[in-house]
Amino acid sequence: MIINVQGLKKSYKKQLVLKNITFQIEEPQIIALVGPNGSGKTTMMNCLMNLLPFQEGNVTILGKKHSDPTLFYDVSYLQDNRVLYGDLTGADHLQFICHAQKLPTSKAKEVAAYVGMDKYAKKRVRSYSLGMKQHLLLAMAILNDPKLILLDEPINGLDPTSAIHMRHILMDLHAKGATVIISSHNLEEIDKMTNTIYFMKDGEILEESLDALNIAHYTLYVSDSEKAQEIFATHQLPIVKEENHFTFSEEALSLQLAIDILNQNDVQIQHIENKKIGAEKRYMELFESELRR
Ligand SMILES: Nc1ncnc2c1ncn2[C@@H]1O[C@H](COP(=O)(O)OP(=O)(O)OP(=O)(O)O)[C@@H](O)[C@H]1O
Repeated sequence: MIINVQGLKKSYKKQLVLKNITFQIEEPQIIALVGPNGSGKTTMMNCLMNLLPFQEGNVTILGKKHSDPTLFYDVSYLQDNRVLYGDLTGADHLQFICHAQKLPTSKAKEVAAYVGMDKYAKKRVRSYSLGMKQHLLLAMAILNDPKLILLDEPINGLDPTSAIHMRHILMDLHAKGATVIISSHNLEEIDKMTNTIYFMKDGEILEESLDALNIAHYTLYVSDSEKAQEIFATHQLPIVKEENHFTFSEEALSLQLAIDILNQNDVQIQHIENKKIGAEKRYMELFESELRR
């Protein structure tokens, strides 16, 4: 078991901000935490990482109690850049972690180059841009080849090239067996990284939406859309007509049945697109009331 969270409750004074969070992660995965501002993502990660106390619940990580100090060698947490020291260089930060993690100092150079920050590693952090700081934080977090890495909004401030590079680095870590938990508001990047999204709202995980996001949504382009519409209506098929094409989800109707009915009625299919629902659409469905406010 990689993470086991049971009945986690956390309050700040009288405000309950995590309400009975329970989940397990058994296999290495990439999991995204997605939710509106203030929904509790950072608080939950801080509780898991033993940076914040909580009132109720149990958290075990890699089979150990979450407060076990030996987890330091196998778990990394990328927080915001306030943890950096402006007067030190990027290389100083990496050397410091190499020392604490008992890693050879050569690892610092290797990881700086891998992350793409070797050109400015010798500069003081106070001169770094937001994106450069994010690169350094990422390098610090992956230095120990963690089995579990948590990242709180790591894509903030990254240019598109750097965001793509970060995605590849995280997917690479996962391919080598690590579990990645990433909070982000960048749903396009999240979609490219994973289908496993924990949507959070008001301190609760609403949905672990692996299945919902995996449902295929088809778009059909046909030779004669008027005739196709009549056929679909006659057969009472749950297909929606939109301008010059038709859409339906595999949940509502099998693609094969739609193809067979069109073939039987001599309507040619010109093109079929298959798209997953995607994080943004699911987010809009789940948080529609917020968006309307
Ligand atoms: N130190 C604190 N003292 C009191 N309340 C806090 C504190 N930190 C966070 N909160 C409250 O806890 C709730 C959850 O905040 P949290 O920062 O975990 O949300 P988040 O989902 O990470 O938000 P964002 O997307 O804006 O980063 C919010 O209502 C917030 O006001």
